[in-house]
Amino acid sequence: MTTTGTTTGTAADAAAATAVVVFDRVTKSYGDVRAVDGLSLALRPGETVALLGPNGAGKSTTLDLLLGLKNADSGSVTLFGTGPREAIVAGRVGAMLQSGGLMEDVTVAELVRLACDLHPRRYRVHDVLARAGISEIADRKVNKLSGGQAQRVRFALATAGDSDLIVLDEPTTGMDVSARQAFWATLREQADQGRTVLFATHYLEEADAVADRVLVLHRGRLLADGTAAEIKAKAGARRVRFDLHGPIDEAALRRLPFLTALDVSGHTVRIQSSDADATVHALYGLGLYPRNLEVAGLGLEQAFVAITEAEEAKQS
Ligand SMILES: Nc1ncnc2c1ncn2[C@@H]1O[C@H](COP(=O)(O)OP(=O)(O)OP(=O)(O)O)[C@@H](O)[C@H]1O
Repeated sequence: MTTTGTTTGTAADAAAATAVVVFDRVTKSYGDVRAVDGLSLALRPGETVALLGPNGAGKSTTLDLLLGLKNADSGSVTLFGTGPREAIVAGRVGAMLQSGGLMEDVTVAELVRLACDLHPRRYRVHDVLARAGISEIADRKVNKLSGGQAQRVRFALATAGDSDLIVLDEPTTGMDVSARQAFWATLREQADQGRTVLFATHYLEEADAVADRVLVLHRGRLLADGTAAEIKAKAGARRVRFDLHGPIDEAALRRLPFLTALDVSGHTVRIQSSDADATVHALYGLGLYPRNLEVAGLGLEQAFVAITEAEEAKQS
């Protein structure tokens, strides 16, 4: 049924009604800098979503808008069908922010107890400490923690109660390898219990390993949205590596069809191509005989670079 100016009963409405988070044409500027530019997206229940983007892409601003820490200039942000503040007061959201200062002159256990006491659906302090892997430092003063330990305390504060949505801004910054692995294992448990998780990161291998869905932001706009496999496919390129005997004519190689990158090192040639079959076919057409030929897809990191660089090139 359609009424003047609004459409009701559409699949999009149904999706919005069940969505955990809805951004509808959200814009936020700081002076001349448009940090978030007409962003629309919906997060579905139970998804683990990675938010990627180069420095300054608008990731932190997006999370701040989602958490009601900043107000949009235009557009709307809805969490569980209400405004961010209502959702947070109802205990539906746990958040771990990049730079959030921790109260200093208290112990880890005291700080975690405070977070538990404030949560409408609180967990036991003992369990929260254990889950975040900080039981052993429970009696330590917060101002004596290492960077990685402070990150774990922030994670404990984000999971002090039974929230439906967990939001994390660059959560593993400062953690060593084993702390990182433990962190993602714990987060996976949280997701497996049906929670929605949204995290911003610069570690693309983490996004590849953990996320069901990847959002790529660039200059405040959504450049790509899909599974890691879909993002890699969107980048559309494959890596081709082979050896050539005899002198290598780089200029001829550069003219190969569908070539997007070329690197020659000794006898080894590495190229990226948006149609590897056609590029390799053309190699033979030049009378070249590539040896040890390998063709592989792009990793998420290379796909991310390819997508964001292509966008930069379009805009310049
Ligand atoms: N308080 C502020 N005042 C002015 N400009 C700001 C402010 N906060 C962010 N910006 C600008 O807005 C843009 C988006 O910043 P934001 O911190 O959201 O990006 P980001 O993707 O989180 O970056 P990073 O990966 O470096 O953390 C940047 O150009 C930044 O310089």
